[in-house]
Amino acid sequence: MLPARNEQETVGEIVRTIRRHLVERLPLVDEVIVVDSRSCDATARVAGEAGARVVDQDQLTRGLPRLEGKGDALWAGLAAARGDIVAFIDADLREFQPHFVTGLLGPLLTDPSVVYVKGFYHRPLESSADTERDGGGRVTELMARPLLNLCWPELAGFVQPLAGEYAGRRDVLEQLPFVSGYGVELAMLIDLLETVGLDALAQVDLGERHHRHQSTEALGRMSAQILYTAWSRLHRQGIVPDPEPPSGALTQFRRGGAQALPGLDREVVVHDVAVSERPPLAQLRVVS
Ligand SMILES: O=c1ccn([C@@H]2O[C@H](COP(=O)(O)OP(=O)(O)O[C@H]3O[C@H](CO)[C@@H](O)[C@H](O)[C@H]3O)[C@@H](O)[C@H]2O)c(=O)[nH]1
Ligand SMILES: O=C(O)[C@H](O)COP(=O)(O)O
Repeated sequence: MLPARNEQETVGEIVRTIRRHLVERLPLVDEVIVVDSRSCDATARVAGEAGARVVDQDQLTRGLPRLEGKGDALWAGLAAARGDIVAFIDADLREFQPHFVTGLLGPLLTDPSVVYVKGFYHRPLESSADTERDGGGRVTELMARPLLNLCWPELAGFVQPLAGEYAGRRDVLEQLPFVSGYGVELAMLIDLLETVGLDALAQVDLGERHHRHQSTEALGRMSAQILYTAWSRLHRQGIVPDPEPPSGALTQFRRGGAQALPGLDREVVVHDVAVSERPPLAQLRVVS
């Protein structure tokens, strides 16, 4: 399953590669789902033409409170998926190879004690000027890894804790709440640690990963969502006793712009980075 928001440049090639190698040549993958996550571009059409089953985040969550971002797209996609094992692949990957899927599925198909597999890789930081070989994964290196080492040291062995490529047994994934936005991967690791234990979690080396880099400002908002998620888990574990959730307002300062403050040459930009969560799908099925 590929969550996709405005990924018309890359989603088609990923879907075609998976279909060519793992549906047509080798019948390993039963369905390739692209969750269209409120795209404004041709993502849905491109994915459909490449052979994906395209589902719409808003259609799947119709009648429920509107939540934002990737985590909600994944929850909707999981509800739509029919397989016993679900693999998640980001739709902005470049130079995508089928071993990203087979690598994630391998431990789940060969070892019944494994319930979840996380990918890891080298992450170059690529710009038009140059490439820093292992400079990518800036949120991971500057925020998520230090946070995990501090608060959840059992998870410190994950090489890429925020990786967007992972796979799990559906019955286990359906037991997990899904945090909205970019909090979803951190919450999933913490929740899996609590529900199935570290020995049921595996990681595989997928080589090298290339993707579309976001601006530092956007990564600041991503980091804030992940920190907000961490607060929710620390609160649930009783480590943070404060009953009130923190403010979700993140203040950033942007150079120039029509609203620039005189003498400061910056405008103040406030974003709401609070995350929310969808309940475990298994609970919804019981209720309905
Ligand atoms: O509202 C959204 C935002 C993103 N996406 C998709 O989610 C994937 C990953 O999003 P991206 O913005 O490319 O995230 P990264 O900058 O790559 O962030 C990294 O860190 C995030 C936080 O853990 C993870 O969610 C990502 O998978 C991981 O690659 C892409 O296919 C997006 O199109 C959605 O479906 N809906
Ligand atoms: O996983 C991360 O840390 C973020 O996606 C940022 O990745 P980048 O530094 O490779 O853009």
